[in-house]
Amino acid sequence: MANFPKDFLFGVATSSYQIEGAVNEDGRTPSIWDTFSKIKGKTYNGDTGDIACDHYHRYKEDIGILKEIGVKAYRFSIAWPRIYPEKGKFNQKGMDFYKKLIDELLKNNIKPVATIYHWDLPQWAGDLGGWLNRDSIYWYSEYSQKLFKEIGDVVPMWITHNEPWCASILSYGIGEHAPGHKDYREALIAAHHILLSHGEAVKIFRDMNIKESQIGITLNLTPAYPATEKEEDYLAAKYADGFSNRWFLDPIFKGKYPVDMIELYKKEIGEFDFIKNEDLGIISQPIDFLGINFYSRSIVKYDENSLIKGEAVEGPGKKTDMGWEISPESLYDLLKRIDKEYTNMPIYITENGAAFKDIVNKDEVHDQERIEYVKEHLKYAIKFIEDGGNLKGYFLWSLLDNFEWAYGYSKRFGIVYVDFETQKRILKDSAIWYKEVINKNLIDN
Ligand SMILES: OC[C@@H]1[C@@H](O)[C@H](O)[C@@H](O)c2[nH]c(CCc3ccccc3)c[n+]21
Repeated sequence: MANFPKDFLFGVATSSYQIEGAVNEDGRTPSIWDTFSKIKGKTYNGDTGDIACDHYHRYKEDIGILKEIGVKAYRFSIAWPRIYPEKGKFNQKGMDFYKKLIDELLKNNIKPVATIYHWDLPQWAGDLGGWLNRDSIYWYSEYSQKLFKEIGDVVPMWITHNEPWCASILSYGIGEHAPGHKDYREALIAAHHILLSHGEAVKIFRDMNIKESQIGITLNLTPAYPATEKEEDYLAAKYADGFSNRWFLDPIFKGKYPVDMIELYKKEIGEFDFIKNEDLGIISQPIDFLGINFYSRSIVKYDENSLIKGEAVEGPGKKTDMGWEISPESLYDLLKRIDKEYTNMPIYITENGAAFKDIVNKDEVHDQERIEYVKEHLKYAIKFIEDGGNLKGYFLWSLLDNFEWAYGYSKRFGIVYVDFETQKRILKDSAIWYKEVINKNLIDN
């Protein structure tokens, strides 16, 4: 048996484009994901977020489920295209949806944790170059300042960005996510502007002196391990760590980009002329907490031909339906490393969870694999806390089965099953198990 600290913050997480639907309602205009998901071949089966979990209309029912499970906090994201459907034009109706959502959460004694940006950039911004345009920091500043003014006093935890790595490298470099570009110079420019917009929003947040509220950022961090003891594989792991982790951790916590990665990238992308003198000082504004999204680790072997001198090899552990290796001990390694090399400010695991093939049987879903996945990760979370680690909370991804980006509706991460034909919700065994963990504040072995 392993106990959590008394005030440990148990939550679940979702994001706007993945659950809301209602893409043309109350003044919302398209995001780059509305556009991208309609391009043939970009998403599984041509799936889009047009309807998703219809959460825009069913939010009261879904908050009722949060209450039933007993979560202390709910991490959701705000759809920028509802708030500013056109450049410079605020949409009160869009804002009113989130005010109603937050009121309903507070009525149920659930702490709202708002992510300002979870990838659904308004298409009007995309048309102006998106994150490649340095003006994006002004568009984002206007957006975040308005949110702080409208709901700053009722949202105790703000997350500026969800996973800058995905919003830049995966989206402008690898091309798997919107807008689907494949240009590494673009990817690093986008990453820089996203980080800069984070710093500007923190400055605005501080200047507004919002009481009883904290601000941070969520990074997806993937510990990288060498495939063998060969020196070249250790080098490959170092570069993989720079590619996934240090490129974002270092600017935020050390006020500089990692030199080894700058040297590596310079050959491919040329001069870093998009970095202005004052930028790193803005990016490294002190924050109140770090959000970490952890799912798996990477194992790499040296590869002369790859940009980062390495290629991933399959791990020995069991896999989830995403093909990601289940490696809970890597979460412990990661947390210890962050604590030792970067910060001992409060950390929240803002996403952790797994997709498995769920089968409905007489209105029940026996997802034992998902229970095991979460249980093992929570055990290592407790181990870190028992070492004195400043881990303050855990948000399970996700509340509902939802639109899994390029995988559409083919991958189910929810602890609540969604029948997308009928929009019926069914609590999986994992939801019942999580309810018990929260209620008892401990993990049974
Ligand atoms: O893939 C599951 C979840 C997504 O549904 C969330 O929107 C996103 O925040 C999120 N991040 C990660 C880890 C990084 C990653 C994302 C997408 C594809 C590959 C890796 C996993 N997830």
